[in-house]
Amino acid sequence: MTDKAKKKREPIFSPEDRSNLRWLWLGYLKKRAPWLGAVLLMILIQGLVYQQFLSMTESGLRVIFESGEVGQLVLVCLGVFFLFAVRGLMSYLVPLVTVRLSNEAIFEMRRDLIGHLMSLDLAYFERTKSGEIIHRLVTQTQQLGVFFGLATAGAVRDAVTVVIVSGYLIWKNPILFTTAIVVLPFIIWVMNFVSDRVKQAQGQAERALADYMNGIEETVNGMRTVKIASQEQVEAGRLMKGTGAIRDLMKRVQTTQALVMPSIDLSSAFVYVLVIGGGGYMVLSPDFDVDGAGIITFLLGMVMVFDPARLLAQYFGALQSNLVLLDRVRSLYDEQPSINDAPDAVEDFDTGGDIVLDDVTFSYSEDQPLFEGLDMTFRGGQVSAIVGATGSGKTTILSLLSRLYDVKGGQITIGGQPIETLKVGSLRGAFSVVAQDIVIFNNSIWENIRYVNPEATEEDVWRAAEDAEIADLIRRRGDAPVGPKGAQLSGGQKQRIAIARAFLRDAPILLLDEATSALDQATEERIKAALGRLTKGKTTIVVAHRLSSVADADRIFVLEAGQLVEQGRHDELLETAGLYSQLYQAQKKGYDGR
Ligand SMILES: Nc1ncnc2c1ncn2[C@@H]1O[C@H](COP(=O)(O)OP(=O)(O)OP(=O)(O)O)[C@@H](O)[C@H]1O
Repeated sequence: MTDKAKKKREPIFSPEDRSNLRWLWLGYLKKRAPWLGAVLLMILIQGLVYQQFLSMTESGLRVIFESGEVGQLVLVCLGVFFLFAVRGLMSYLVPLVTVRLSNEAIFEMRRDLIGHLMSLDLAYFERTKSGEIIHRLVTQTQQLGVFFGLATAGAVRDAVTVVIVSGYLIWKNPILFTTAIVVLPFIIWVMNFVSDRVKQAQGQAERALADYMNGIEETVNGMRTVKIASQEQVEAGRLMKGTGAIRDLMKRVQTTQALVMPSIDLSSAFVYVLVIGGGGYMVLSPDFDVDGAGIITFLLGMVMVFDPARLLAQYFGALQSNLVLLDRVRSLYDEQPSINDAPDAVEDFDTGGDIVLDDVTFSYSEDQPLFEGLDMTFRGGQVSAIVGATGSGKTTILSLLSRLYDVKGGQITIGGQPIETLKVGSLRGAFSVVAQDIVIFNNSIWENIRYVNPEATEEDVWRAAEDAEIADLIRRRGDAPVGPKGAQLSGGQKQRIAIARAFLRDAPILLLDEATSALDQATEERIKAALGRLTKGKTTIVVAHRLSSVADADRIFVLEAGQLVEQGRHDELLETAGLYSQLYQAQKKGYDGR
């Protein structure tokens, strides 16, 4: 083997595999040890049945060949029948218990994965393909459940049968047995070869499957854009390329796994020839104390060993694929949230106090710094506005306030309290947010509003809906779901749901990110009056492109490429004739010119 080939060879159980199996055992199987013990016991009984069957068969054959008493033969037959009835009962009970255990274990594994997923930072979801997450939570866990449940119980039964029957055969005829197992090194070599190739191909197949699922999700969600741009063929081609890659990889995995069975068949044929030849010679030769019944039973025993051995070998091939799956599932835990409650985090803070950004540094990626030494103060109980060109960092500031991301330098305080010393839940509980990307669930509008405050009374929800000018639509649509991601609603209707949520949540700090950008002017005016009531006494931060909509803010901050270039009241800023004034004049000209 060349050095390169050596390097590429995957061990059958790598240290990661062992660690993953330990994780599976400690987390999900150990607590079920008594039940697993019961399954094992039943499997042992199944193995012993085979051994007893062989022993009885040998006695039965001797009755036939030698003494010839019918009564004894009947006894042997009854015994054999009883043995197989016991094995049959075990064959019923083992899967019954195993399926229950494995489904429970998979339920717990999914529950833990979901819990962990929920704890992860927003940044994780922004860099991970959703198809990968879905694939992990749905397909891979399900497959693992089946494999480590039924398939493994079957494999243990086969292993027990092989060990017990082989033990019996060794005891009966060690010379013949030793002759028979000369094929073992060949089988081990095949297993190594298969394990190596399956592991490599399965890893690639899992990645391809995740990409494929992600592609489906993107295409389905973006169907409006796909259709308008007449890109159906391109999208179909993209998905077909993905599924083609999966087909090729799975073909590679399964073709390799398919090598196992013929190798075992070939080996067994070789062994049968050896046993018939060698065993026949032993019977004929006066040097050995072996009779015909002994050899027939031995041959039967070899058949009984080879069948489970074949299945075991097949299991072994599948094990390699499943070890890859296990690794993929567990790797979700490699991801750790960085935005956590500090050990001494507090719940209470002055939610009405000033919000201060003190010398804040932040970037989404190392090579693209966004804020460096940013200082801002949003006065408690007042309305502040952030304006600036697209991409200047307005939304990012709002995200930093509620710790969707953590600052890289400096600090943010609310009422003098650094936000990282607060419990994340309490901090976020202090905000109502109307964001640009509004998340709407496939439920009724009513339920969508109630989502932010499930405890709210019916009256509260109606009031919020009235304030956000969406109550009429609720009356018209009733309980009808609004389609996936609110596909059956207009942009303005979605925005009004988001505003209704803010009314219903009624938190002390209000963040409005382009909250009314999708509304017509008449609706905007009406909602603004209601928003005016909502913002009374609350710290409000408004992000808006339309400068006329923030003219009455107590303070306006003007951002340019992550830098605070101006701040003041609308009229003050106009007087300074800086960036704000230029933007305002440009917008005014645009509107007047229309
Ligand atoms: N999740 C993210 N990951 C990486 N970069 C991001 C992310 N969100 C925003 N950015 C980048 O950070 C910069 C500031 O984005 P931000 O959304 O804060 O701007 P904005 O002023 O709110 O823009 P707009 O007015 O268009 O909403 C942009 O260059 C953007 O590309």
